[in-house]
Amino acid sequence: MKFYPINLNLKDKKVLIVGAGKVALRKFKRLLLTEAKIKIVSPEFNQEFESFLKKDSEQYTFQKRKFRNKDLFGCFLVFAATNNSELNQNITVLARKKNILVNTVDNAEISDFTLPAIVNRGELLLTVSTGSSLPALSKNILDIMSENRAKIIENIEDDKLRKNIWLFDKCCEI
Ligand SMILES: C[C@@]1(CC(=O)O)C2=NC(=C\c3[nH]c(c(CCC(=O)O)c3CC(=O)O)Cc3[nH]c(c(CC(=O)O)c3CCC(=O)O)/C=C3\N/C(=C\2)[C@@H](CCC(=O)O)[C@]3(C)CC(=O)O)/[C@H]1CCC(=O)O
Ligand SMILES: NC(=O)c1ccc[n+]([C@@H]2O[C@H](COP(=O)([O-])OP(=O)(O)OC[C@H]3O[C@@H](n4cnc5c(N)ncnc54)[C@H](O)[C@@H]3O)[C@@H](O)[C@H]2O)c1
Repeated sequence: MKFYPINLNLKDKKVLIVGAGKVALRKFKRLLLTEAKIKIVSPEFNQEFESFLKKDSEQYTFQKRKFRNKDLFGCFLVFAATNNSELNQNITVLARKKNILVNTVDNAEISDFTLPAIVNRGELLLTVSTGSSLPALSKNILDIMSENRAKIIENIEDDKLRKNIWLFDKCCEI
């Protein structure tokens, strides 16, 4: 196992995302589910950020400019999520020197952590990782699991077992 699974409490922790493209947006949306203080630095923002750019929020700030070394100050986590591989690598080296955990979106080998695919219902969290070897497969596995759920349940002949599964669904709705 290359990566150690861990669930982080990000309450009031400073998290920096460098870059605001499609991949950064995905990291951002997942961070919004936590209580992290998020800062995003990027000269260009993907248009899906627009609705967030319009709103004032205590949870996030956006800086429309290039990355500067001092952006790392006080950070607990960093996402190097630009389309410039060399820059992502430089950010990784700088963050590591400051003991900040870093996810390098285009290079799992130098990342301190990777993100799994998730299904989240309340406090229930299902995650799938492939140790970064087949990233697109992680999401696929979860999709197939949920698509197949209905069919699997229909085919369970044991009434008691089927009821227990519905009970599980009820818990997931909380
Ligand atoms: C699960 C998910 C979580 C998330 O990112 O939030 C995630 N990738 C997702 C989507 C996705 N990934 C890719 C595509 C385009 C696919 C296509 O269509 O071709 C799409 C779809 C899209 O982008 O729409 C391709 C890809 N991904 C990575 C590379 C390597 C590189 O760039 O060098 C390449 C390009 C090379 C390749 O294909 O191999 C790298 C990583 N991706 C990881 C996670 C980490 C390992 C996880 C694991 O251990 O399995 C890791 C190491 C980095 C990290 O931790 O970030 C998320 C699903 C979220 C959801 O929607 O639920
Ligand atoms: N981790 C994953 O799941 C995954 C999936 C697909 C692709 N990738 C890789 O992730 C990288 C990013 O992909 P994307 O689709 O988000 O790219 P993108 O082109 O949509 O976005 C790149 C962002 O980086 C920003 N940027 C560029 N220079 C910068 C600088 N000096 N300072 C701050 N921000 C800067 C740009 O303004 C832009 O917002 C690519 O290298 C791609 O290969 C990773």
